[in-house]
Amino acid sequence: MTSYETPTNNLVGPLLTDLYQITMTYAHWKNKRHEEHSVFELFFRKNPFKGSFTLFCGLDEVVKHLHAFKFSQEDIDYLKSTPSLQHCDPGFFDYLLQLDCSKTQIQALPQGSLAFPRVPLVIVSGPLGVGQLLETTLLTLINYPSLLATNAARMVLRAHDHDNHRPQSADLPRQCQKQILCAEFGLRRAQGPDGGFSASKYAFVGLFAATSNVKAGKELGIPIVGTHAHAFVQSYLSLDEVQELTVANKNSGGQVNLLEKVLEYRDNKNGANLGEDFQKTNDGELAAFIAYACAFPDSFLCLVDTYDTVKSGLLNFCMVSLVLGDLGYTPKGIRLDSGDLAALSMACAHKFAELAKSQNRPFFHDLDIVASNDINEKTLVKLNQQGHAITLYGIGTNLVTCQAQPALGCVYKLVELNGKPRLKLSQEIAKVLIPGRKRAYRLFGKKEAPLLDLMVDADKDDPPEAGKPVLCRNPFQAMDRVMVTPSRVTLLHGVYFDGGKEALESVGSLQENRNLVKEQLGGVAGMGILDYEEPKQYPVMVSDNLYNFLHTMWQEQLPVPELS
Ligand SMILES: Nc1ncnc2c1ncn2[C@@H]1O[C@H](COP(=O)(O)OP(=O)(O)OP(=O)(O)O)[C@@H](O)[C@H]1O
Ligand SMILES: O=P(O)(O)OC[C@H]1O[C@H](OP(=O)(O)OP(=O)(O)O)[C@H](O)[C@@H]1O
Ligand SMILES: O=C(O)c1cccnc1
Ligand SMILES: [Mg+2]
Repeated sequence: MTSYETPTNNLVGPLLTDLYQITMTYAHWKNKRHEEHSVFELFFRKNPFKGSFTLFCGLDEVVKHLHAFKFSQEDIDYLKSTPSLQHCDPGFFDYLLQLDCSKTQIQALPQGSLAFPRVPLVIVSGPLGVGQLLETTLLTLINYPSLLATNAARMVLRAHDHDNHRPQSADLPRQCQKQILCAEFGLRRAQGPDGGFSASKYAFVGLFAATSNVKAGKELGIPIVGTHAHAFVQSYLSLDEVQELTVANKNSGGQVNLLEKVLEYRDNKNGANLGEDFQKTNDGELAAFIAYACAFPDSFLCLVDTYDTVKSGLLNFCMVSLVLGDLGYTPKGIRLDSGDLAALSMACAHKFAELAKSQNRPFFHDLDIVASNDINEKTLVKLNQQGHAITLYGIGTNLVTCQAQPALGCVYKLVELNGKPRLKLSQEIAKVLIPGRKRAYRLFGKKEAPLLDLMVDADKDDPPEAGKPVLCRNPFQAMDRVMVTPSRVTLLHGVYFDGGKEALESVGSLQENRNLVKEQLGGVAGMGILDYEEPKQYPVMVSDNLYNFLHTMWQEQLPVPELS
């Protein structure tokens, strides 16, 4: 027998749900409907962040939940004791106790897929009793991961937009030309440990390069990165505190007193001629950098904004870096955590370019400039407009809390029972449900770019085929229709859980999910869908059959108002 992983968070189980799922399931059981065959769809109605795309995530934990789904005797004892359920027939609790997902199937988009409104992310088929019980748990396992991965990818896209704004100038510092990376720094600001860990995980799928979360590194294999905090700088007050510190000379092997070498630069005893500014920097900060260099001579990166970025931090960093360079080490860079990040990053990069030249130290060209401090998508756009030399963003609060839109509104709706489609009407057109069991396809055009997603009736429609024209309709607007002859067609959903038996598809590794994100975002690049300002909407359409079916059912079920 294959053993499956259990959910990452051990709060996940059949009780991690809303009471009304259990009361509805009791009513179904009581009325002998719990075994009827149901189909539920989980989807969202509107892309988050005023955007035109969403990345689907959370499927890995959904599959684990279905494999592990089982009420314990303690769960049942608790349910029996609650005022809402204590009157229930004892047979119901026997039913719950033996319940599992052996008759349930999950079809879904692959994790990391580009997803659009109304196309189901997940389709749950099987006994009504179980299908209903899964609603809230599946929503909580999908809403935040998908929102977070989308937020992450949007930030990475904005960071990369810098390529389009880069000024064309021959003497531009080398940092301005580097590929920009994003690292997730949000654990301390996240909504608790689960929010923090999930953010690290799904930000990686959403193209963040690394995380500062060590647990996520260990458990998930995500690259971990880190600099140091202000506290480290604050902990030193004077150069006396680092008088004895030595570092091995990488070339000769002998120990070298760092402070002595640094002072040779500062006081111009070695003829480097750095300038008077270097003599006026903060001593405590210089001591801290020397101490940090002793600990990390091979990966020396300093937070430079504790006192004054340009007048102190930058210069202190440069002096220690020059010494490390003399000893055979390659310093790594600086972090900016306040002030005007565009202007400061440029000032630092220009200083690096100047020293690379005047001191003949090419490593200055390759130093990283890390920027953090409340960065969000809008800040990234503004930084691009101004021009900057940041090579790595550390993003916490706005990424993990999804401050720009704190929830994705995925819903879970019954679309079919016992082979009969179910409809839900609403005054609000956006809330009208497209009834029945459907199949969804992505139709590609001549240039291999996706044209639209098409939902068809699973029973009545033939699948669309490459080279064959198909009528595609806006489900709610009669006049909005197009004839499409796709160059390629892909079926969007695969079977990821089949009653606990070996399913057809596996969710794959986070790296594979991330590769899919890269591939799918690359596939729509240049179509306007990923734009920040007024992004182009991607069409989601239905077959003629499905359109007619929706509107016939609509007319049958909605009473005609009387005019008197
Ligand atoms: N050049 C820039 N253009 C637009 N926004 C920027 C720029 N530089 C920084 N920001 C953003 O502006 C906000 C304010 O930065 P600032 O350093 O003034 O914040 P602060 O809260 O006063 O600093 P501190 O963190 O030291 O308290 C931050 O969210 C930062 O990301
Ligand atoms: O700004 P975020 O996107 O959330 O990124 C994470 C922040 O966490 C650290 O701040 P810290 O806890 O030291 O507080 P402070 O810098 O705001 O004073 C770090 O210096 C970043 O500023
Ligand atoms: O390593 C860092 O610089 C870091 C990590 C978490 C939060 N802020 C900064
Ligand atoms: Mg900070």
